[in-house]
Amino acid sequence: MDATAPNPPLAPSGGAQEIRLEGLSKVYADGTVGVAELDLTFAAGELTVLVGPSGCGKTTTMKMINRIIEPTTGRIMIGGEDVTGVDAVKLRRRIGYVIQNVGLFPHQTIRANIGTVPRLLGWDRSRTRDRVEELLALVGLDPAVHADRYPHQLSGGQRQRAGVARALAADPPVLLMDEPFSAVDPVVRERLQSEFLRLQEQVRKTIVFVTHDIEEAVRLGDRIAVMSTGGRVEQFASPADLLGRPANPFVADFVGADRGLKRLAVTGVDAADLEHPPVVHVEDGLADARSAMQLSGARWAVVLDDDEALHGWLSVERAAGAGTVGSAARRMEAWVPSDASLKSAFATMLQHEAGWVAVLDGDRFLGVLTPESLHAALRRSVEGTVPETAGASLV
Ligand SMILES: Nc1ncnc2c1ncn2[C@@H]1O[C@H](COP(=O)(O)OP(=O)(O)OP(=O)(O)O)[C@@H](O)[C@H]1O
Repeated sequence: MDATAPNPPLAPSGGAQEIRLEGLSKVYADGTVGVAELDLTFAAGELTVLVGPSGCGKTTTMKMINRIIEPTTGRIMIGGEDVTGVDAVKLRRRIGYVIQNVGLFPHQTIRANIGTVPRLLGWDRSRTRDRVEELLALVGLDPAVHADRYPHQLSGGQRQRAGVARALAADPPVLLMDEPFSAVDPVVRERLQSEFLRLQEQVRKTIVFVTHDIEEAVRLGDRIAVMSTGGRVEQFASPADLLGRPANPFVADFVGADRGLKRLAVTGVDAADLEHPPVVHVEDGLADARSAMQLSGARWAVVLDDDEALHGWLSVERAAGAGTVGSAARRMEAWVPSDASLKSAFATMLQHEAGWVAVLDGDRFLGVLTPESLHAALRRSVEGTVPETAGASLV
């Protein structure tokens, strides 16, 4: 190995690069068609998930990208460069790879594991050392505690984090992840997924992520490709589109009968969906609050404090008599930020056993969501594409 070779051209600045598969096929020696004539583009800086039933060709597709499996026909373009014929070993140093059970070298420390590719690329010791410590911190491991341990001295979740750190070590433009979180229990998995989403916000790699778990796909993916036998792409869409507008019965069946519920998680609160009950202030007199409610025919009003922050609510019943709104209002802390998902709005409503939830932009009150407006919001997100009569089956 030539440690003095310059860094390959694919990873000039570690920025993300588009991956394009053109007519990519794999026919195995026994004649099995793993993938047939696949055309697919993974946008730079996006996380694309490949999902589909067992044996549909997800892993074959992914392993053709780093040429662990050599394609039978077709081309692989990374950042506009045809990499179908380049040296596969060198190519792999420019592509991060995370697999189930991590694949860390058991007899090497975590530090040595993470430093593998930088060493192969000829980085000097201090640069590698700095990079390893930076990455450990990035994935939530304490370098002082974990760097010099061996893989068996870490928990499953910690090993998985170390695997992600190793894949990111040389700042590759592309990251391939094959069921990376499926070996850990569901609680740890969810935490790793959240951490990984945060990490991707920072590093913005082009990621191809294989899973058989549609929940995971919806949670992590910017785009999702649902595949069927032979690597056929049945639909390639954002999570919201996939759940809201399955292209055919195969996709509808794969995403599940509860796709309406799943859509709650991927549909954001929209200002147009908010309801606007009367708004009164803690300092106002109850008489004024009564007339505000009467005027709009409402049974309750939102109560804000002097700074326009949410204070609570006031029912018509409690608004009787004299005094200030503040003396009769009930406190209410069910609120979500304006960039929340409908799922978190719904969860907040349930958690507070409330019939509504306030939507705030910073401290500013924007309006409320009720079960009715939430339902309408879900329907509106697929409006125009679903027959009127099918609407009832959406949630
Ligand atoms: N080395 C091989 N020789 C022959 N056939 C193979 C080989 N590897 C995979 N296949 C076949 O190719 C098809 C696609 O396999 P692949 O592993 O890509 O599927 P997958 O979607 O990743 O499945 P899973 O979700 O079960 O991991 C399957 O029919 C599989 O049996």
